[in-house]
Amino acid sequence: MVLLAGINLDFLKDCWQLARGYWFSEEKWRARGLTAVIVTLNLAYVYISVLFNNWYNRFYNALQNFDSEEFFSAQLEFSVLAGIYIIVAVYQLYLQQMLEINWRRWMTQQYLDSWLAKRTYYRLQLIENNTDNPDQRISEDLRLFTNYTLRLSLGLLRAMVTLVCFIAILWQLSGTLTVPIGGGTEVTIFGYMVWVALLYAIIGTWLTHKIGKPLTKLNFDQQRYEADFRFSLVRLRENSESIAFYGGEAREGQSFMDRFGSVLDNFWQIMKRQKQLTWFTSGYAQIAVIVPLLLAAPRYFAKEIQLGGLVQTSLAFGKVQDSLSFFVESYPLLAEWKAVVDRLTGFVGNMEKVNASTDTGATIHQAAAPALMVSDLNVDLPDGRRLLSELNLSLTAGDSLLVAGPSGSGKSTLLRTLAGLWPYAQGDITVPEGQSSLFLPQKAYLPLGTLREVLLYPGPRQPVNDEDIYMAMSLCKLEGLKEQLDRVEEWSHVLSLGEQQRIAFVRALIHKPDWLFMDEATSALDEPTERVLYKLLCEHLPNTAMISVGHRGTLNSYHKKKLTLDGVGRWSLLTL
Ligand SMILES: Nc1ncnc2c1ncn2[C@@H]1O[C@H](COP(=O)(O)OP(=O)(O)OP(=O)(O)O)[C@@H](O)[C@H]1O
Repeated sequence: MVLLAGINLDFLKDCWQLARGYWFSEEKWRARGLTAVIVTLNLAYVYISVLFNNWYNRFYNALQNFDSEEFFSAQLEFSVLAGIYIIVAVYQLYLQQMLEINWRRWMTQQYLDSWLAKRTYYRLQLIENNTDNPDQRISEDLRLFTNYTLRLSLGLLRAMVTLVCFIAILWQLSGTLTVPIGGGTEVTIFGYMVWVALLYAIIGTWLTHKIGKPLTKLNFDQQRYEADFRFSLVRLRENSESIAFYGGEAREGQSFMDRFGSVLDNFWQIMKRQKQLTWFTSGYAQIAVIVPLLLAAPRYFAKEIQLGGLVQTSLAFGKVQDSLSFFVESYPLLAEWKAVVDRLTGFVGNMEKVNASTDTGATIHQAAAPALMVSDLNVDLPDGRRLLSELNLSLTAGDSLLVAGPSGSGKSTLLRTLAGLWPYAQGDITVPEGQSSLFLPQKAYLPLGTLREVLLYPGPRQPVNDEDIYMAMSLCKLEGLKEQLDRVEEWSHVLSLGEQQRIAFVRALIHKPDWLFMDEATSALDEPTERVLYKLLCEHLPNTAMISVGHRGTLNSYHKKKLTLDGVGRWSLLTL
């Protein structure tokens, strides 16, 4: 059953599934207490609106009767009401925002934990229909989800309660309307203003919906076009050097203007549609001022109600209509809320799928053995094709193995499997207990921060003093950077590829891992520098076992063993 903007029961279930955790978490009493206070403040807000509505009656009657005493007493009542209203308005918003940020903090923490746990962030990319932009789900969608859910649910509560209260008021104020229907018969309509208000609001909201509906899609498209335009600008910044070498400015400029053209075209359509909507809504709002006055006027001139009653009726009519309009005004928000909930549900579903997957990779045991033992290891591609069959291998401290083979034969995938990252593998891997490992890829990951943080990433086993860092930098021919240890930079943009690879060797010298995995870790270096770095590893890390992947023939002389893969399952192991 579709209720509005694609909102149906399944959707509400998904939404509850995403939302409920916080209200049943370790923070549940705080969350529930705050929610109760906010709901109470919302109800108080409606109650004060009712009191204000009554106040208008009293005030205008005092004016009509030239009753100065009543006039001043009404002023006093107004001051008290206004004071309470201000306090309620301030705290209702403040506490709602407090609940929103607490809830978002809790959800963000949960999502980050699940995303980082069991390397889900990595395994997510390997499954089909993988989640696009998990970063956006965690930063943007969680913010929107908490915000929209609170805004819409509290808005709905307030609109419903306001509607009920003011319908009751209008009912009392309306009196009856007697309409002659010919032949001397008359029909008496009780609470006729209520029916007019409902009819007026329903017709108005339906027309607003008809005229404004295309705006939802147009606004959605606008965001997409703006994001595309921004993305193309970011790509120029990220690839500025290559584009400058190619002299690709004209081509880039054309692509910017194409994308910006879509932004402009869509904005014109929004403007046109907005203009039609404004014609309608402003006319509708003006008529809404007169309609209740016109309808109540006969009773006023017949002296059945006083001026206060007339004003009160008109205001109550406005409130009924406002609260009914809530549903249509929330229409675009509902559509966005649905999109956010769908995206988050998809993201959570994919994380659960990854965790429940039976493709868990090779079994890795820790044992009190002196060697890394690989037994009957099969490595496959996600589509089931076999890369490596029945590999058996043993490596001890100080050993060094070079993995070779044509491009695409599965060398990097073997390293992933040994590190426990690749889920499409079967077999046993035994690693010596309590030993550490470090992975040096072709392009080392350089986190944002100071050069010191970059060098020590992801954190050394022992505290490291500056002398040791300087020493490792000098050995890796990076002494030129010693003065910049505390400088914050985007280091992956500043340093050359060869320098970045030497940074990875500094890490290896500082961390002194028991196992060092290197995937083309010297590909950007000249051969003499490569020789220096491998010599350093032999001299300074004599007990570290090395497994390297590389194409260069020069690598043979730095390793004791060579494993060659053919990419369709076969392999051979040689002693060099
Ligand atoms: N995430 C993935 N999804 C699907 N296929 C993948 C994935 N990662 C790697 N592959 C495929 O696995 C095969 C082996 O890739 P791998 O990176 O291990 O090769 P390689 O021998 O290291 O190649 P190169 O020498 O070019 O670096 C390739 O055909 C590659 O396309």
